[in-house]
Amino acid sequence: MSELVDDRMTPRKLGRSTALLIAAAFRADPRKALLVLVLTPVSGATAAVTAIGLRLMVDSATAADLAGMMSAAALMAGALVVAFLASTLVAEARIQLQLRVGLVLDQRIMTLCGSLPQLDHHENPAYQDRLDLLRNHRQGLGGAFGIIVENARTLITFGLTVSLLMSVRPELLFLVLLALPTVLAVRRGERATAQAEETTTEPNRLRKSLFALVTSPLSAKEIRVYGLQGELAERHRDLQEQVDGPKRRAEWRSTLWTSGGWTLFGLGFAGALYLVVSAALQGKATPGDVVLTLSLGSQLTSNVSGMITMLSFLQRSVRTVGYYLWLDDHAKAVATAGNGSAVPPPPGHDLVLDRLTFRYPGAARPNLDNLSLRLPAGSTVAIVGENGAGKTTLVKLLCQMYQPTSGRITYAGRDITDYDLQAWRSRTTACFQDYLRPEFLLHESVGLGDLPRIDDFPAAERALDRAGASALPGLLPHGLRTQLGATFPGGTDLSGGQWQKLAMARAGMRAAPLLRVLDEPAANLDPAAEYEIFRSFQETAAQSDEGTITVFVSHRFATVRSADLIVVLDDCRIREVGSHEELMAAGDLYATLYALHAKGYQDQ
Ligand SMILES: Nc1ncnc2c1ncn2[C@@H]1O[C@H](COP(=O)(O)OP(=O)(O)OP(=O)(O)O)[C@@H](O)[C@H]1O
Repeated sequence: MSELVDDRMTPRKLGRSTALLIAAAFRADPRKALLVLVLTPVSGATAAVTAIGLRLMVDSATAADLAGMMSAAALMAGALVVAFLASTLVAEARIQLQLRVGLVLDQRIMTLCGSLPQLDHHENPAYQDRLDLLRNHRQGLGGAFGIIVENARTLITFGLTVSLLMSVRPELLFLVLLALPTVLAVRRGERATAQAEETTTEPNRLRKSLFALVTSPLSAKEIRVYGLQGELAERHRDLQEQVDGPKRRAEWRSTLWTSGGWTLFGLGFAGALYLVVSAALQGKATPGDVVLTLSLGSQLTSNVSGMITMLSFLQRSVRTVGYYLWLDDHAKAVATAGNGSAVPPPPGHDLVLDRLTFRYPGAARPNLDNLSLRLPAGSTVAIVGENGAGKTTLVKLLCQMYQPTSGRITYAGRDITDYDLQAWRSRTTACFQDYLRPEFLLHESVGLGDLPRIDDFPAAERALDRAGASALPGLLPHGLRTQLGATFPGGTDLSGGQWQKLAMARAGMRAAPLLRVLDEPAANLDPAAEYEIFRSFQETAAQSDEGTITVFVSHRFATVRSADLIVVLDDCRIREVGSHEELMAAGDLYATLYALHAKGYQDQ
């Protein structure tokens, strides 16, 4: 992963960012992009034409030249009409373009984030920080094309203004040089503000997560029971101060530098006027030249301030594009890294853990330590163990959410990383503890488990049946077509257990996967319901004769006693492996915990 985004506007970066933004605008709406591109410079040229008309008018009036005055009036009126038309059309086109480009880039960001093949970036604070900056500023990207074109317009106006000023007196070029310190001061201030923001990304992220926590319906109950709102609001205020303090100071410094620059420019403008008026008094310049200098001087002021604003917008856009390009580069780099292109053979082969060791990024010790194990084709494997023993980590590795730190997992004798990752994923199916709650129609929420069959109603019914939820459609107002989710008007929310059953049904959608993972799929259900579901998936595996390996993680020992193989994890290592009978006979951890559970149920 690249280091912190470098905000310096190098020619290469400026070129890459500009090309990306222009391409995004033309992809979003080519006609409006062309309109903005052509008409913006036209409207920029009209200010200079008006100034020329003004000089012509004054000089013609001084010489009592009626025809000259008429031409000057026509020139100024024409420039006014063109300026008005062009700026109205450009403003409208820019608003529409901004929305569309924003959508195009949002979709691209969603695709990039969703396509990162593994999960290790979620453990990386630097990744989270940059993604957060991208999320915060991405709206600005929509308008960045307009800003680039606006910059070009300002430059054209500026160039014309400078040429006209020099046509009055070449020495007036010094006025342009005096504008430079202001531009530099603003650039420096902008960098300082952006750096202040980058260094406070972490407290800013925490602040936002606190806000989300307090406003989320999921936390509403605990916040009330424990009276947490005051404490959380106070923490939010503290973090806000940590975020705002450095930013405020940087903004003040930037304002001071800019004010100094403008003072210098104001003094220069007074000097320029003195120069031209003196020349006019000596007969070396016309009254029209004086009016032209006055008009161009104030135009130069608005030019410079326009350029400054545009430059700081552009700098901000280039910075945001920098975050976007970083995500793009990162996604491309990790998409090709690590995995092979072999096609996994159909179910019917064993999965083998071969001295598998894994350590989460930053973890002091392995979270899976030297695991060796064979999971036979067609078997039902239960993984049990106490909290933190490594059960979920193991199934995440089987699904290739992470790469092993050492050792390997093989399928059909080949390291699973030799297989094409997408092909591997399409042959697996899983229900995780942190399952999705997709607020779609009921049948779609199930059908997501096998996208090509999202509208296959009989398949959704079978999957619901296997997950112990065959009665669910009958309980809902529109059966399988019921809109789920309380956020929709007329939508129906489900209970925790019902959402979990949908997650299990999704895991039952794909036909003949080589691996089916069920990680505590029934934590929200009672033991009897969990047992029924385990038996149902076990029967499916036994009847289908497809060779699917079903891995079931559970804390309830009674549920999994009929599994073909029970793996007891203890402190991130394999403690025991065998059938229920074998493990009971061994009298070790499994037997002890099983007896404890059984006693608990008897007492109840
Ligand atoms: N994303 C993560 N980053 C760092 N460490 C993690 C992460 N997820 C889990 N761990 C650590 O790895 C170890 C194993 O966690 P894991 O979730 O695999 O346990 P588990 O057996 O599934 O526990 P539980 O029964 O509570 O779900 C724990 O010590 C945990 O703190």
